[in-house]
Amino acid sequence: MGITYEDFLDLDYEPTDEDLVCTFRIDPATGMSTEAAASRVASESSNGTWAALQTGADFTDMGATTFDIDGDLIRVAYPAGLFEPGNMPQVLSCIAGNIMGMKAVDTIRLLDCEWPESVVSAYPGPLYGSSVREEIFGVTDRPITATVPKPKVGLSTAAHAQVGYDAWVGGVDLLKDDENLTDQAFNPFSDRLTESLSLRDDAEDETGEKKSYLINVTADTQTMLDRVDEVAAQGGEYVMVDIITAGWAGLQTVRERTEKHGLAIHAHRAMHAAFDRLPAHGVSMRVLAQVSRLCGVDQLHTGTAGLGKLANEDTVGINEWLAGDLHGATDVLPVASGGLHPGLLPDLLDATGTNVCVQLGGGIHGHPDGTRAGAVALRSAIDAYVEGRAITEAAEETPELAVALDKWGTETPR
Ligand SMILES: O=C(O)[C@H](O)COP(=O)(O)O
Ligand SMILES: [Mg+2]
Repeated sequence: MGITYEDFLDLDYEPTDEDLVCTFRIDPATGMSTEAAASRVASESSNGTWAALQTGADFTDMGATTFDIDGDLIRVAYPAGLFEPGNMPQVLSCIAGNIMGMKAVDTIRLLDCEWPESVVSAYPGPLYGSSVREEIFGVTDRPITATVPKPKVGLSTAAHAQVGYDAWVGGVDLLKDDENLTDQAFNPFSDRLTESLSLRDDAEDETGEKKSYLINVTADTQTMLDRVDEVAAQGGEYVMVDIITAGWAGLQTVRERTEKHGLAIHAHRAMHAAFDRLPAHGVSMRVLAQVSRLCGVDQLHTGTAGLGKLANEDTVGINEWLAGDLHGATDVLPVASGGLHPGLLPDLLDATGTNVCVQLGGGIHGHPDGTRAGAVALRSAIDAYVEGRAITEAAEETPELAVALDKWGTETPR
């Protein structure tokens, strides 16, 4: 008698401290019981397959166990030995691999993971996490702010850097590249790095504040490493990586190199919605955020608590997880971005708290009086919130904020 998939269900099993426990929501295929589908999930994601095995050789039992079924929710325990230490692609090939497409389920959603110390300790975690606020900017009491020049691609290097300068002197902390700006002919990476950091220095002299730049290094892994070295050599503090499109292996390699230079990683999550937008299927943003923290990003886009332009999951819950204990791993600074403008800030910060980075693109560059006025409006709104004042009161002293509130009010854009 070989291994059958029923061998992967044991409702009396109690997970050990060494197990990685995953919660899935499943919709079994027509004609398949929840128990059978739940067993197939544990089987296919660990050491089983569709057939009863007759291999007849000795092996180490790396089978996972479905130990809990509660309606359409199932919990699966994976032995730590199933996982190669520090290899995130291999982990995901187990817990979010073939099972996402197998016919035993119509849909399957990886909702959450409980990561044991034995798995977590093989990953670096973030170098700085939310301490970037203090360590880079010397700020403790307010959210840090960022802006993406718009149009998101097509600006010349000089124009892009000038928009950054205007935003910096208007009160923004971070210039950020957009997710699809890397090294195109209209704005080459190296020129953009040099010109932006030069204007960053000017903006620092003018304002007396620390300013920084999130330059997008996303490319094949070797090119990313070269770009990380270049950013360090030119005096940058951060690199930005499109972590989903670049892939976890590339991110892990970049994380090793940034540690050498003491650089922070800003993680853009473009394409996450291919995994998490449809609620019944895929991988939740919560799990993508967990994986990002293990791999060592310092800042991560986690949505706008439903206030901005993008469909969101549980921003607040994800942010709480990113700030919570994970066997001593550093936290991650959440980034709220996508369709924000000054009028939305009080509700946003009420939901997220102030230990965040707030990014406004259109909400700054769409200001009727231009980028610098848009940046002044953002900073004024942030400062007012932290001081416990209404932003409408601050708008009486700061005409740039009054203009922004007049234009956008508190509407949610699409
Ligand atoms: O990459 C981002 O975060 C976006 O470019 C946000 O742009 P927006 O503030 O104009 O929505
Ligand atoms: Mg963008």
